[in-house]
Amino acid sequence: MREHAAGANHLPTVRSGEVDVVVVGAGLAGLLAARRLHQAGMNVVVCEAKDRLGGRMLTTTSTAGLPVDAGAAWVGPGQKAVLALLEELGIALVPQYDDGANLLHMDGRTHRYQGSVPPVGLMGLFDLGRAQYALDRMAHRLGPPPWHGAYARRLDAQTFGGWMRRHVHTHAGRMVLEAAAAGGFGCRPEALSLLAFAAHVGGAGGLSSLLEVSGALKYRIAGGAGSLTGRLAADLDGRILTGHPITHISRTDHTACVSGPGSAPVTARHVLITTDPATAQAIAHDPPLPTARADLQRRWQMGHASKSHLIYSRPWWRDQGLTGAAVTDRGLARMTFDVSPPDPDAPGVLLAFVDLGDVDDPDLLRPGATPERERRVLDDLEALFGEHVRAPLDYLEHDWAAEPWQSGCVPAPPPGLLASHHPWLTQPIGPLHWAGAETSYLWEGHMEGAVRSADRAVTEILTARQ
Ligand SMILES: Cc1cc2nc3c(=O)[nH]c(=O)nc-3n(C[C@H](O)[C@H](O)[C@H](O)COP(=O)(O)OP(=O)(O)OC[C@H]3O[C@@H](n4cnc5c(N)ncnc54)[C@H](O)[C@@H]3O)c2cc1C
Repeated sequence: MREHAAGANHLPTVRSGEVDVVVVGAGLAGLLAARRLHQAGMNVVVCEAKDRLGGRMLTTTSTAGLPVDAGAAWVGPGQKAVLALLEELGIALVPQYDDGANLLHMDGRTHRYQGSVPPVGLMGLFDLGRAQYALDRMAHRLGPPPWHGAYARRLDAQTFGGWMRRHVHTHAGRMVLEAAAAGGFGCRPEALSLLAFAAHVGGAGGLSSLLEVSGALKYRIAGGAGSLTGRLAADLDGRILTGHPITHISRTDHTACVSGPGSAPVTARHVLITTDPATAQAIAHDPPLPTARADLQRRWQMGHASKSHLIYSRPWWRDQGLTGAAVTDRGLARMTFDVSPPDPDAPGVLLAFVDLGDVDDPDLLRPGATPERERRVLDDLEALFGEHVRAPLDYLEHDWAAEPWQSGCVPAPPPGLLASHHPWLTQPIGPLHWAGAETSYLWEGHMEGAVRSADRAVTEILTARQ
């Protein structure tokens, strides 16, 4: 077991083996919940399985020293809880660069366009408009919570892919909605519950908020998303144990004892588990969890989105009047964005979302296949931006599929699970409580969902203490 550098010598309460709350997981939800509980006077310890903090908020550094977000990056104006937290901590936002033309590559041709309406022809626009209207109406009829009720059950009996086959008739319409599913869920539409997609649209305030830069992609966190989790951790002064996986929890009605390989058991009045439901499967419970909660964990799916960052001496695409945002119907790299630092003299950073769920060559999925993936990404981007892309100073990718203690990037619930099992996402079981981005019905799977889930779970624990 290693203690996180911040305050590594101050763990008297943990050594005595008893605390008020053990938080499992030092991602955004776990760190924020621990902060709030600590502020409320509770004796808290956070157990994190990995040797690093932050979970899916991971800012790495390029060889030129640039911070690059391998995980979460964007927040938007509708995400009030995370924006309030950033303000509370004095962390600034960087507006997403959006000056110029976007690119659309479809049916072998590349088109430039301004604004948010892609040049997909009249039929394509009509088809997309109709699909957007139908999805927005569907979302409007749901909840809160959106997973509850007869209409939710009807939607949950279908996949998003099945609905698209019946209601979206043009290649352009399918391409845009597939990009929304890949970006929001990291999975193929055929694997995704229609209810999950509609609830996601509703939580975001409409489909356009998910697709447009003025919506969920409006800002990035200055210094990278890791500066948020890093700041929360610094304030927790020695209460975080990294390299400390929890693999066993035994509980009575009023206390729980958590333990893991090679570490002393810790007893707590409350245990807050903040991993996604699929990752929570790795924890054995005594007595066993209720069947429905165990079933939820066993069947839960997480999608995979992989990000490749290409670093250049400057953002040369801006000289060509381009925003750096592009979407294409072919290849491995299906969507790009300019994520350069705000300083106009800083290097240029182009981000490509890589669709590893849809590869033609399974060899590309090998952990050591980075050079092959880089070559394919460069080929794809050359078709969009020209030969300038060929000579990046640096290429960075993070393989989330190989990340330990993480089942994927974003929630991708299959059909037939959410409508029947959603109460068990949050239902306390004796001293056990649940948080994490997947448990929020607004902006689930996002930083906003993680923050909301932490606030909900903290209220639950503080209320139970009264
Ligand atoms: C590639 C990618 C891009 C994304 N883009 C965005 C974006 O632009 N905007 C946005 O809002 N969101 C985005 N997200 C989603 C966002 O990162 C997550 O919703 C959020 O960070 C989840 O926080 P969390 O605390 O709920 O979970 P996590 O970050 O998953 O934290 C859970 C923690 O629990 C630990 N853990 C697991 N099992 C155990 C165990 N048994 N014992 C102890 N510890 C354990 C894990 O190691 C992890 O640190 C993205 C995610 C990825 C991966």
